[in-house]
Amino acid sequence: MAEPRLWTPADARDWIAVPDADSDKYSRGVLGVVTGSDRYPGAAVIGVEAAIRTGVGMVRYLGADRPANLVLQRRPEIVTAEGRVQAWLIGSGMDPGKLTREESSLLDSALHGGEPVVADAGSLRRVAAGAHQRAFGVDESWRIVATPHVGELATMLSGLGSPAEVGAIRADPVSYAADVAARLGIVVVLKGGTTHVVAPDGDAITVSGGSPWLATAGTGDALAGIIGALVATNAERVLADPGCLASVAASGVLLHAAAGDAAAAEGPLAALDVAEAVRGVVGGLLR
Ligand SMILES: NC(=O)C1=CN([C@@H]2O[C@H](COP(=O)(O)OP(=O)(O)OC[C@H]3O[C@@H](n4cnc5c(N)ncnc54)[C@H](O)[C@@H]3O)[C@@H](O)[C@H]2O)[C@@H](O)CC1
Ligand SMILES: Nc1ncnc2c1ncn2[C@@H]1O[C@H](COP(=O)(O)OP(=O)(O)O)[C@@H](O)[C@H]1O
Repeated sequence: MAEPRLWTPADARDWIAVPDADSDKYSRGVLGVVTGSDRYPGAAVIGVEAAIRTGVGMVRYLGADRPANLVLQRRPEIVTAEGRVQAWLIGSGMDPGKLTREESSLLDSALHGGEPVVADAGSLRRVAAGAHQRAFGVDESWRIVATPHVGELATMLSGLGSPAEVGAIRADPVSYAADVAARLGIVVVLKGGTTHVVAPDGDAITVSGGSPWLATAGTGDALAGIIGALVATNAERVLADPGCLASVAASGVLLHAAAGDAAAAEGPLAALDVAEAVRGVVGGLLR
C-alpha cells in the first residue's frame, strides 16, 4: 500500500464549485437528503445546515415528518418535495435496527439510483451488505462514500464476515479501512482525531488536525453534510471520473477540521457551531 498523502487547503480549494452568472440552483447541484428519525431528529438539522453552509444549489429533504419539521423551522429554504438530485446524503441519525418501511425504501432508492451517495451511520450496514453492488456491479459502486467511525467500521467488518476489535482498528486504521474500501468498491472515510480517506484501489489520504473539541455529539453529522454538498456540486466530475471521489471526500474532511478549529477558537463548540463555521472557511479559501 502506498504511503497516505496529506491533504492541503489548496487541494480542497479545487473542489469548491463557485457559481457564475450562468449558474442556477439546479445547475449548481441538488443534494437529496434522507437523514434523521423520530429518535435522532437533530442529526438531520445539523447535516442540512452543514450542507447549506458548504454551498449547494438546493437541498431536497425527504426524511421523516419530525426531523423534516425541525429542518424547515431552521431552514425554510429546504425543499421537501421529491424530484431530481445530483447526489444523496443518507443515514445520519437513523438506527439501522429501527427503520420504518418508508425509511428503508428511501435508503434503498438512494443507494440504487445511480447518483453518487454519501452514506453515514444508519445506512452503513446496508452498504456493507453490498446491495448497491448487486444492483450495479463493483465498478459502479465507486460512487459511494461511507463515513464510519471506528465502531461503525467494526460493524461493517462484521457484516463482511471479518470481525475485528475496535482496538485493532485503532492500531492500524488505514489497513482496515482499505480492506472495506476494496471489498465493497467504495471510498471509506474513517473518522477520528486523524481521519483517513481510502479509495477502493488502496490510495489513502490523511487529514490530520481538527480541534479535539470536535469530539462531541453531532459533529459527524456535520461532516456528512459537508461532503454531501461537495459531492452534489461536483457530481458531473465524479460521474465522469469516479476516481476523484476520494479527493472530494478529503476536501470535505479538511473543511470540517478547519470549521472545528474556527468554532473552537471561541471556546467549547457544539456541532451546529461547526456547521455554521464552514461558511467562513469556504469564504477564506476562495479569497
Ligand atoms: N443530535 C443527534 O440527533 C445526534 C445523532 N446521532 C446519531 O446517533 C446514532 C448513533 O450514533 P453512534 O455514533 O452512537 O453510533 P452507534 O451507536 O452505532 O455506535 C457506537 C458504538 O461504537 C463504539 N465506538 C467505538 N469507537 C467509537 C467512536 N470513535 N465514536 C463513537 N462510537 C465508537 C461505541 O462504544 C458504541 O458501542 C447515529 O445515527 C448518529 O448519526 C449522533 O450523531 C449524535 C447526535
Ligand atoms: N479527538 C478528536 N480530534 C479531532 N477530531 C475529532 C476527534 N474526535 C472526533 N473527531 C471528529 O468529530 C467527528 C465525530 O463524528 P462521529 O463519531 O460520527 O460523531 P457523531 O455521530 O456524534 O456525529 C468526526 O468527524 C471525527 O473525525
